Amino acid sequence: MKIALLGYGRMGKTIEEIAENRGHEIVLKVSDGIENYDLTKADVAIDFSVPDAAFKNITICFKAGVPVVSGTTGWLDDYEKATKICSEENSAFIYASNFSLGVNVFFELNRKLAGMMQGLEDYSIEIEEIHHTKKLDAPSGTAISLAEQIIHENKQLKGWQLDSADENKIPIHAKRIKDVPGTHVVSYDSNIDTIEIKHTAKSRQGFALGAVVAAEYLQDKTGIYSMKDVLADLFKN
Ligand SMILES: NC(=O)C1=CN([C@@H]2O[C@H](COP(=O)(O)OP(=O)(O)OC[C@H]3O[C@@H](n4cnc5c(N)ncnc54)[C@H](OP(=O)(O)O)[C@@H]3O)[C@@H](O)[C@H]2O)C=CC1
Ligand SMILES: O=C(O)C1=N[C@H](C(=O)O)C[C@H](O)C1
Repeated sequence: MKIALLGYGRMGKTIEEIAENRGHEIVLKVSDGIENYDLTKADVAIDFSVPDAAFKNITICFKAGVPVVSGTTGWLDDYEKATKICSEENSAFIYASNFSLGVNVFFELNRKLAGMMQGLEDYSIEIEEIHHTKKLDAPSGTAISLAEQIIHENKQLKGWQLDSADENKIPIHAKRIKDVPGTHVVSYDSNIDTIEIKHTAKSRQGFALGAVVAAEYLQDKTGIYSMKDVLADLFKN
């Protein structure tokens, strides 16, 4: 598979290493300031760039008929527009706030736990995310996904907010500590006890592997997919 990398920073470089180890070739690297790039050699594009650039680069790929895997966070106000352009151009797209296979298992645990806890009014929920100090967005895309999954299960909750003091909104606490790849904790606290689930990434390898596996899944398809589709395909046997 010939891959275009949209963004060649910490994630772009980790994806390059994993993709090459799986026998793929990087045919294009797009960084800040690179315009009018040539996508003709690419079978698929993998976008791990910056919030301000993601939508533009993703839609350039759709218009060139190149499927896109995107992991960039902080641009999702434009997600519906992107999927509309993808459909109009008969292209293919997977977005995930977190491509790690472990986090996608953690998402399932989170949904299940939220369903079990939704009638138990003595517990208050909060989410904590910890990332490296170079991260541009807060809260993390993964923390937002966790909050949306809980809200879907618990209709009493009216949304999420950074450090919220409103009992109807899930407070998300974002901490920035040097070199932390990504840690997420969901906790339910009462006067009697605390229940916590936690995912700790030890490096960026898991995010990058998941993105390459998603690209392998997407390369010959059209349509909009999610990591649930990728995982179902991976574990179908
Ligand atoms: N979904 C997931 O599983 C994960 C998502 N992420 C997300 O991925 C994104 C990238 O993370 P990370 O690699 O750590 O960030 P980096 O800052 O290390 O890399 C960002 C890259 O984007 C490039 N860039 C800037 N402007 C443009 C542009 N206009 N077009 C193309 N590329 C551009 C930068 O180029 P330059 O160096 O020239 O400025 C840099 O190479 C973030 O949004 C992060 O939240 C991260 C890990 C996992
Ligand atoms: O910026 C990062 O590094 C990460 N970003 C993603 C997010 O915002 O959730 C995923 C991962 O936690 C690392």
